[in-house]
Amino acid sequence: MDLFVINRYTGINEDSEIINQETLHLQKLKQKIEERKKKYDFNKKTPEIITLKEQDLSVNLESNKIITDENKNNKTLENKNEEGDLAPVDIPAKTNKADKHPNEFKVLGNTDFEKKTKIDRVLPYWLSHAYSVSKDLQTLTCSVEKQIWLDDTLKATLLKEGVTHFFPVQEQVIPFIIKEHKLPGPFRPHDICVSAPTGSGKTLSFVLPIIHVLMKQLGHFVRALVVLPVQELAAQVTKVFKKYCTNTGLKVALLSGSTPLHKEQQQIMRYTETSEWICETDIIVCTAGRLVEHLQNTEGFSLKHLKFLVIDEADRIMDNIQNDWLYHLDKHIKIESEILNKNSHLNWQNISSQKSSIHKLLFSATLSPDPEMLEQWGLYQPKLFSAAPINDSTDYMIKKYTTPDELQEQFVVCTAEEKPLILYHFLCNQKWDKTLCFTNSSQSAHRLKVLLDTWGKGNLKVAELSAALDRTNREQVLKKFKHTEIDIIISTDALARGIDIPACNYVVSYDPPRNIKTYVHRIGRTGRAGRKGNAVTILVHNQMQMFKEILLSSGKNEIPELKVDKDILNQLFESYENAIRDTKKSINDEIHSKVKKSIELKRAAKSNGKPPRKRKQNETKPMNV
Ligand SMILES: Nc1ncnc2c1ncn2[C@@H]1O[C@H](COP(=O)(O)OP(=O)(O)OP(=O)(O)O)[C@@H](O)[C@H]1O
Repeated sequence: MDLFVINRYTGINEDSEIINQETLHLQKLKQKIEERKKKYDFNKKTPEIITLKEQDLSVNLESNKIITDENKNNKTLENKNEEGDLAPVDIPAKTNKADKHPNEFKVLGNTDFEKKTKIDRVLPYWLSHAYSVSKDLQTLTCSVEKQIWLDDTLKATLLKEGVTHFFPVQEQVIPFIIKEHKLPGPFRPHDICVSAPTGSGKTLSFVLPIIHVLMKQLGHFVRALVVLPVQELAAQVTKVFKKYCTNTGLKVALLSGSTPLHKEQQQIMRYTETSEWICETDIIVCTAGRLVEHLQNTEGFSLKHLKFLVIDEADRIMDNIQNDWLYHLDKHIKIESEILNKNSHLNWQNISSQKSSIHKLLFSATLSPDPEMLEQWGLYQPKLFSAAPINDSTDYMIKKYTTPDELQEQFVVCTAEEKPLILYHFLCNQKWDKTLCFTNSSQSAHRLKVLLDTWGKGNLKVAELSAALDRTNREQVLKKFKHTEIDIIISTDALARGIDIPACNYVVSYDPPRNIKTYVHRIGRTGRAGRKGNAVTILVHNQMQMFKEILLSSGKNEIPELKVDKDILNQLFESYENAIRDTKKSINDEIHSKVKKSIELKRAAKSNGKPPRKRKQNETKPMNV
């Protein structure tokens, strides 16, 4: 009968059973701790012997005692033990690895912590051996007229535009691209990545060679596609292309969403009885999102004759994956090339007659030499042109991005209340003109604009530039700034990248930048094309550390501090208080009129039987001052 035990409910208190289980569990835990302690004590003794054997001794001359490094460590461990019991468990014991795992086999289930050995980063050869690009825009030696590799029509346009010498990046990149397209037969041109400072002339580095190569052969195909992250940049690059396409017979189209889709379709495609759909343009400049719309909706739109694919501001485009554009583009190109290469046998004649592959050109002032990021572009035997070359031996974080030599960077430290006073002091007392001021949101840009307007009482010409404004208005603002009709533009980071604002003298970061890339692009709106520029970042005391880290992450040494006399700020305080009162009032008035308008619209929609209009994402919301 002893073999069979039947457990029955005996009416014993359930609580006591739980308590029994808990005690059992506690005992087990205590046992485990004891075992670990023993193990730890053993491990502690072993290295002591080893250390002594290795004669790693240091002599304390004063006390004439011999202290080993290990003894020192034990002392600290003992101290820790006094403070808490966890020390033996938490602190990994220093053991001789060879003794524990003689053959370096991993013992399954072993919970011992082992520090992984640090692996040295090895960059792909093309990244660690970049072509070095000079930043010096003051001593230009490459005269446009003397260059035999460039078409005369282009030279004439360059000279007409006042470009007499090439900038270093142009001097290296333009002939390289042209040469790659002279390669015979099945040889493919090397794809390229260009990382050069802001305002160093990267745009002409791809515009000129593309026109030079394409103008030799005209046809009804899209042969160059330039992708940019935002509408403004796309419009800017289109302007440059159009200028340099004069007298070449090439046509350029902008597809950025600034005009309705059907209008863009009419602009690029034409239906003919004989050839069905034909393309009216050779070069397309587009935003990534709009490109996908055309790939999916535009009848006859084909990229099967594409020779060049340019990605400007490549790092930004990858950060912001608009409509998964790279996937759609890749898919489209693959399908087209499959159709084209159908039935071709692998022989010399077929290989030679095959359409050459797309030449990819990537540009940015902040192109990270990150192999994983660059991998997704599927570059063919790429070459890197960089103003901040890196190699394996140096930390890859150092000297990641460079800024123009003509740019002077400074920072001001103040309290949050002093920020507007400092900006006003720069503008009114120091007479800073052509200033671009960055804030971190369109709301604070608007508040600051209203404040400066009220405070300046018409003496300061202030404008605001943010995503809340439509493109025509933004262009108007930039035009006025160019013609000195506006002294200061308050902007969000929407305008930080790529925009070429002529003769901008000062950049003020009213709110500090969030990362190094934003910082580099913001300050890069001044000090362009060899002109002098000043960039000042206003920091509240607790933002100092973050800003220093941002600078360090790009290998920048400390930048000088700009001191502003407190007495000067105190003198401005009274007028500031009056201005802030008026600002609050006018912003509240704005909010009320907007609310009133939206109520009226809702009522009108209701009476018409239509659903009320939804507020657009970028439409201004009520603000607190
Ligand atoms: N060789 C040259 N000589 C004189 N001016 C030039 C030359 N090349 C370019 N520029 C001018 O320099 C300015 C900056 O050029 P661009 O916009 O191409 O710079 P970028 O390197 O693309 O800058 P970002 O990185 O900010 O986009 C433009 O106004 C352009 O007209």
